[in-house]
Amino acid sequence: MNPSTPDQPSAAEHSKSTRFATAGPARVVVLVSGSGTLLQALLDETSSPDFPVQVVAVGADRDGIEGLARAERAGVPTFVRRVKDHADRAEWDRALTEACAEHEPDLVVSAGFMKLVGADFLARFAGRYLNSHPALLPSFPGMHGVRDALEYGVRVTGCTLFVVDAGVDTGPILAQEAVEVRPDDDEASLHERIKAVERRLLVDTLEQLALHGWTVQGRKVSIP
Ligand SMILES: Nc1nc2c(c(=O)[nH]1)N[C@@H](CN(C=O)c1ccc(C(=O)N[C@@H](CCC(=O)O)C(=O)O)cc1)CN2
Ligand SMILES: NCC(=O)N[C@@H]1O[C@H](COP(=O)([O-])[O-])[C@@H](O)[C@H]1O
Repeated sequence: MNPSTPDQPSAAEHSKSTRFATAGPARVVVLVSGSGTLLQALLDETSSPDFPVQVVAVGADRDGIEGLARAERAGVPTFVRRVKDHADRAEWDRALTEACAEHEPDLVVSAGFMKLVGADFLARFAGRYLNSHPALLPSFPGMHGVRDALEYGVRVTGCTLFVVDAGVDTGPILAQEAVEVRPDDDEASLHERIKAVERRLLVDTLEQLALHGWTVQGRKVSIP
């Protein structure tokens, strides 16, 4: 099998449909590794009492990042779990899982979180762990989605919000939006235009998930 192709779900996995719903405002833990402008878009919306999503904690894999400072300024609890403080990757994964679970989230959202999570995390938050990626998946997965799209020479790229599975950026897609690549774009200018779209897509989609719930069946995610 081509190793870059995700395993196809079995017939049993395909027919299994799991429905998710939140009781009251959706409790969301956001994971970050950097500047956290996507997080800020969510914090700005969730400061309104009418918005049906609440950021209950922000977690990171490193200290000293602006994403954590944004959470602190907003009065949101933070936690840091660094891989190097744990015996191995599996122990780190369990520690990250427990740190998120303490906040009893309905959803965990990676917004610029640059670590792959493992089996424990995925088992605990199956169907409830989302990632925002700066490319139109399944094109340009991984850590350099913007650079890879530019180098390939595509004329249109964009962003994808998806339910994370065990692959790298292979999970069922919730929402996507296209962004034009301009002839004079460099990585920074293109990424900034993508992020402007990404922030709105994240906020709007989380609102819909919180209001209506969602169902995951095989590769399909639907919001009724
Ligand atoms: N199991 C999964 N975990 C995560 C996914 C996913 O699809 N499956 N998406 C990410 C975010 N992501 C891109 O969208 C991504 C993050 C990190 C990596 C990666 O190779 N990271 C290296 C470390 C790099 C570093 O620390 O600078 C690693 O994890 O060792 C690839 C893709 C959220 N998690
Ligand atoms: N593979 C993961 C990845 O590339 N994530 C990307 O990091 C940026 C975070 O921006 P921010 O720190 O300004 O919110 C976003 O574009 C997000 O999609």
